Amino acid sequence: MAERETRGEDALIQATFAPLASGFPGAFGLKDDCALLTPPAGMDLVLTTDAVAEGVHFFADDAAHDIAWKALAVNVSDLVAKGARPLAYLLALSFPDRPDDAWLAGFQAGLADAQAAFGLSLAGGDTDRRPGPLSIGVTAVGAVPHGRFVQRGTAQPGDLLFLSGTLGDAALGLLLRQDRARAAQMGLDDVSARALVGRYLRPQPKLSLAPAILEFASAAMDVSDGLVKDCGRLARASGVSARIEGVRVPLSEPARTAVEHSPDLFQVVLSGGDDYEVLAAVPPDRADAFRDAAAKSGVAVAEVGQCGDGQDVTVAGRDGRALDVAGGGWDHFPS
Ligand SMILES: Nc1ncnc2c1ncn2[C@@H]1O[C@H](COP(=O)(O)OP(=O)(O)OP(=O)(O)O)[C@@H](O)[C@H]1O
Ligand SMILES: Cc1ncc(C[n+]2csc(CCOP(=O)(O)O)c2C)c(N)n1
Ligand SMILES: [Mg+2]
Ligand SMILES: [Mg+2]
Ligand SMILES: [Mg+2]
Repeated sequence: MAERETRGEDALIQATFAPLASGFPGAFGLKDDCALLTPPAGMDLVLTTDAVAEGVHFFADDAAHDIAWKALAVNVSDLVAKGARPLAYLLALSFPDRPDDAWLAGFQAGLADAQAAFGLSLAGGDTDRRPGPLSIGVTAVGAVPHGRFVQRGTAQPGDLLFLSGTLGDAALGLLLRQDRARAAQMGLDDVSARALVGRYLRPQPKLSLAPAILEFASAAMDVSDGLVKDCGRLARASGVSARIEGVRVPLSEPARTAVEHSPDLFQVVLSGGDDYEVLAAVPPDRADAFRDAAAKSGVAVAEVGQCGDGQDVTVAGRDGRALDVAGGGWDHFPS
């Protein structure tokens, strides 16, 4: 009889990833070539993929637990903005070297926590070794009732623009992750600085808002590259203009303190990205019902602007004057 493998690629997959797939029968214990997903009756499947890479989306010395959480959270964020319920995900990993067991244990625990929080299961993936920084690709699948997918390009002139949660925390957290000494310039104590870094490390997609998006939004997307850039994408895809009122953009207490100490940081809030909040366009006559549904779901939403005719995207600063936001937002291939 062949000895049970304890090293090697198959053993790594079985030890680290198979337990994460145990709740998903179509994963076949991660011993088949593909996974099988039976769409829930009456539902459409929603597909998305986003990768996170060392040095680009996270730092090499971030905790493996946080890296795993982020890889899943950014994809679940895409699903939530479509009104979808997460079902399953595929995980593609490229390691420069075999990670040590402690790192793998932390990574597995982070995925397990994220799966439990977001309600989805590992269905399959790929693990290889190649030179270069660690890259983690996730492909997530969710479900919406047939014909109800909330598109990005279907906002109408007159729709109100709503944003979930608070904006800019993660972008400010990234500045602090890069240089903790900036906390003093931002007027932040250690607890506040840590809270912002936590928002960078652990995005919290607003799952419980998905049913309200599904019911009331005419268009929606998640904010990953900065509100200004992503709002521009929604407006362009919909053929509408958009105006954002800076004074209405919801800030957390630490972010408010930072912006009051250094007003220039408001640009970081608007354009820094990594928010993973939902931007939703809602017809004015449905806005109150949307607010009620959001309140019942426990997610704060703020009306931050409105769509109109035309195609301009304008942002009024906190003093009401137009801000120059052209070119802002995250771009992997800046011009
Ligand atoms: N390599 C690719 N092949 C096919 N489609 C792609 C590719 N890259 C991006 N897309 C598609 O382009 C569109 C925009 O992708 P993008 O990744 O910007 O969206 P996003 O996930 O909302 O934003 P972010 O990546 O900033 O979170 C999506 O429809 C996406 O599926
Ligand atoms: C180490 C480090 N440096 C910079 C950033 C900022 N950042 C990188 S990609 C991105 C947009 C979303 O990614 P994508 O468009 O690929 O989905 C943002 C805001 C970070 N998160 N970590
Ligand atoms: Mg993407
Ligand atoms: Mg995305
Ligand atoms: Mg992007």
